[in-house]
Order: sequence, then structure tokens, then C-alpha cells
Amino acid sequence: MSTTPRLAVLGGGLIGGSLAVACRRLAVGHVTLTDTSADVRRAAAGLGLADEVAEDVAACVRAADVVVAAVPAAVVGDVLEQAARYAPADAVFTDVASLKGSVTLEVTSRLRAAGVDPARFVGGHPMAGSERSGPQAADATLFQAATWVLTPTADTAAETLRRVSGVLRQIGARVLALAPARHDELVALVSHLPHLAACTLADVAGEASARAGEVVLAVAGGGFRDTTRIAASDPRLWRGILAGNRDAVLVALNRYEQRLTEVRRLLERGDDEALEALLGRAARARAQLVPKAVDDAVVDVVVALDDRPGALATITTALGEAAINVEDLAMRHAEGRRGALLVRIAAGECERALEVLTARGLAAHAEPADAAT
Ligand SMILES: NC(=O)C1=CN([C@@H]2O[C@H](COP(=O)(O)OP(=O)(O)OC[C@H]3O[C@@H](n4cnc5c(N)ncnc54)[C@H](O)[C@@H]3O)[C@@H](O)[C@H]2O)C=CC1
Ligand SMILES: O=C(O)C(=O)Cc1ccc(O)cc1
Repeated sequence: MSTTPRLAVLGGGLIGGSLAVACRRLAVGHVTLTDTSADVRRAAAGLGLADEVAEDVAACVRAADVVVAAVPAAVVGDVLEQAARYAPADAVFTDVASLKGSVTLEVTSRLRAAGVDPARFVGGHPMAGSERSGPQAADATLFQAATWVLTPTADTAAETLRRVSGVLRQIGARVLALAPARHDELVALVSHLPHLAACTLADVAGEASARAGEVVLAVAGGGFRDTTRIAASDPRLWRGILAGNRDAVLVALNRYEQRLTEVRRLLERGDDEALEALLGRAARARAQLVPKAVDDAVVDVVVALDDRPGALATITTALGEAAINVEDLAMRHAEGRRGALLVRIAAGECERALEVLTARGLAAHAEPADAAT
């Protein structure tokens, strides 16, 4: 890879545009962007989202080190297959789609079919965005302090994960590694279900407003705005997201329905005490969801690594399950088949990380972070 990485962003909408402009502003590397829509390409060029705007995928990825597909989930496989045909032989690939199970399988099989090693792909999903779409909504600060999930599998190479997470770290994102299916299960609960809840609330109020007039919305205050903001999102994008995670969303909806039924019963019975207890539980849960302050001090956790497929994903996703962010990664090569993976994490998480890894039978110890890695 060249010293200034060359980034190719395929899709110049909200997420691709935000990633491109963040990388450009922070001088992460040389950014080339493309989009199938000529209007989007023109807007992206006019807004200065990238160093270069290319006419098509082939021109965009020609000299790329890192290729990011920032397009709807249904077309990620197609776009990355095209990209892999034209990118340099050592380029790595990622995406930003809100679904990871189906997308990871699709990309892996498309790359294999095109004769490209899927070791060069890792799926990704920034847990930040907005209800807006398109290049005009791009925001260079969108990913600062945001969690960016990466979903390595047994196929993923350490160098792929290292290179992609390196770019993300530089734009201020916090990388958490999870298995693709686990990602989908969790986002059903904290992203897809809230989306449906917001849309249902907006729909109920909209219907009332159609019947009773604007007075309904005139009395809606900040609480209504906060809980329904994401209902203004692109319905086509969300149709694809919900259809692609149907089973996990149905599980989450079941839990929500049960809870709503419980609330209804408490109200019907006039059991105000039990209702207050439920509201108190919710307030405590909400308070815990406020992000923790970022710890600047780091250590390297050194994990003995067998040269076998899946070892990297086992280590990084074990840390992800414990909500421990990966700050950086490096390989330490040794003689024979055994080497070590150095995973840089916040110093405050060190003890927990060692517990998690040793509980999985992995040999791990901590070392002071070496600036050279
Ligand atoms: N909207 C949000 O808040 C978030 C969205 N995502 C994911 O990011 C991805 C992109 O979403 P947004 O940026 O919000 O949508 P967007 O609609 O703002 O941008 C998508 C862009 O992809 C382009 N595109 C479509 N097919 C293409 C192709 N074959 N080749 C090149 N460009 C193509 C479209 O012309 C459009 O400009 C989706 O997979 C979405 O699930 C992830 C996190 C947050
Ligand atoms: O608008 C917001 O706050 C969001 O949370 C947007 C969002 C939309 C889709 C995703 O896959 C992730 C985040």
C-alpha cells in the first residue's frame, strides 16, 4: 500500500459522502468517489466531498488501497464484484450496509466467483446516520465517536481488518468486531425495531391529525420530535433493510408487543405502582445507554495465534461481544505456524479483555502499547 492510502468510495449519498468528506478533511488519504447517478456525481464534485469524482466503478477503484461500497444492501455484492475486477491485486474491500449476514455471504461468494480471495473483504456498518439521504446531507463529523461495527469471518485476513479499521479510527470512529449474524440480531433490537416504533408513532399521530386537524401536531413537542425523527427516513432504503432482516425483526417485535400488552394491562387495571416500576426500569436502562467516555490510554493485548482460518475472527469478535473496541491491530510473526495478534484496546478494558480471551482457551497477556505497531 502506498504511504498515502487511496480510498475509493462507491456511492456518494449520505454515508458515502460523509465518509469521503471526513477522509478528505482529515487528510486520511486520497479519496475518489463515484455513483451511478450523474446528479449525485455532480453534487459530490460541487460540494468538494472527494479529491476526485470518477465516472464509473472501474475508474474509481483503479489505484485504490481501500474500497468502500456505500450503497443499498441489495447491490453491495454487485458493486464489490465489479470493483474487485478493476482494483489492484492487494486492495481491500468493505461496505456500510445496515445488514451483515446476507451481505457478507453474497460478497464472499461473488468475490470467489470472480477469482478474488474473500480474505480481502470485511463487512462494516457505521452505527451513525440520519433520516436524510443524498450527498447534500453528507457531514464530515458524522462518525466521530460513533461505533463502527466490522464483521470479520473465518475468511477475513488480519491485514484487511487492520487496513479498514485504520481508516475508520482516523475519522474518529470506534471499531467493534462482531459476527455477522450477531450484528443482525442486535441491530434488529436497537435500530430496526426503533425504526418501526418511530414510524408507527408518526403514523398514529398523522392519522389523528388528518381527522382532527393541525392542532394535533401543534401540541406535539420535543418528545414527539425525538421519538419520531427517524420516521422521516427513505422508505425504499428501509424496505430493503427490514426485508433483509425479517426473522430477527420479528423476534424483536414480539418482545415489544409483549411489553406494550403489559403496559396496556397495567393501565386498564389501574396498577399505577407497577406502571411506575416499569417506567423506573426504563429510565435506568436509558441512563446506561449513554456512551462511556473514551479512554485515551491504550495497551496491546497479545494473543497467541494459530495459523488457521477463523483465529482472527474468534479473537476480535470475542472482544466485540464484551463491547471492547479494537483501537488497532498488528501481527507479530514467529517461526513456524504460531504467531501473535496484537490487539490495541483501552487500558481500562485490559483486565476484562484478558478474562474474555482466556475463558475461550486463548493464551493472552498485555504489553504496554508500542507506538511502532
Ligand atoms: N442512512 C443512514 O443513516 C445509514 C445508512 N447505512 C447504509 O448505508 C448505505 C447507503 O445508505 P445512504 O448513504 O443512507 O443512502 P443514500 O441514498 O444517501 O446513498 C446511496 C447512494 O448509492 C448510490 N447507488 C445505488 N446503487 C449504486 C451502484 N450500483 N453503484 C454506485 N452507486 C450506487 C445511489 O445513487 C445513492 O447516491 C445503505 O446500505 C444503508 O443501509 C448505514 C448506516 C446509516
Ligand atoms: O438517524 C439516526 O440516528 C440513525 O440511527 C440512522 C441509522 C440508520 C440506519 C442504520 O443502519 C444506522 C443508523
